[in-house]
Amino acid sequence: MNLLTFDSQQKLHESAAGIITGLVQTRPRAVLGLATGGTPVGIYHAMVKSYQRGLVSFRSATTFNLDEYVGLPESHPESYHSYMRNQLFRHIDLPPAQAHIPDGNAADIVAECKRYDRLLEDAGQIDLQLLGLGHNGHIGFNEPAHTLISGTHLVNLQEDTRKANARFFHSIDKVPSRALTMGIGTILKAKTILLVVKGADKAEIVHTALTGPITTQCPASLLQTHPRLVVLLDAEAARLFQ
Ligand SMILES: N[C@@H]1[C@@H](O)[C@H](O)[C@@H](COP(=O)(O)O)O[C@@H]1O
Repeated sequence: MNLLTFDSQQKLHESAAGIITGLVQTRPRAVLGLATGGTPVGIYHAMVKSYQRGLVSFRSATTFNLDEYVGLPESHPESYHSYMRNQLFRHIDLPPAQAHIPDGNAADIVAECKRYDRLLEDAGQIDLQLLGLGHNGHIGFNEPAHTLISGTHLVNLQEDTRKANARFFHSIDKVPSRALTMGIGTILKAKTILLVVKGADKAEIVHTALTGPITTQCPASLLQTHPRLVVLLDAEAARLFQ
């Protein structure tokens, strides 16, 4: 594991964006695994800046998002489709047909999970998977559980996860209770994993996940088994590593 701590948010965002755009510069057909939530916003902003300066092109890249809410229209401002469009996709030259996000409104959820896994398989290995971290140790929407699922699947979101994401909605009642997520097996198959964690409220969980027991009760702890894990932390999240 390669763990780096940053004393400024800007440096953290630029460093994460630099890792991603550096990969795309050397490997234009890179397959990127992308995340949502508050954490990657500054990273996407820095990637857009690099693109606008002509330093990188995404026209041959392919992207796969980790997850999407179930039952939220794609056009809803808090759907992950809207998030990705607004934070990244509409500002860069990635062809829409090469940007994949699970369809949380599919009539047949099982078929949708299979379709997404087939697309992932056809694309080959994900070159770099960007990850944030949930307060309960979730990655993507893989919540703590007795068993974890390898491929794309439907999850019931835990109350804590819904509460954490309520800040993006008008109230907790509006936060969907289900989501589709890429499975742990797919995440762990990525060549490189870039885990980004920010804020004092994540200091304990990131420390537990990366130094504590490997357990399905903390899905991020499985990242300890990955041969190429890069962890970027801000000073607050890194507090317990000193
Ligand atoms: N499904 C997403 C995850 O992909 C994200 O990494 C995590 C942390 O989010 P944030 O960065 O907003 O703290 O929770 C969300 O619910």
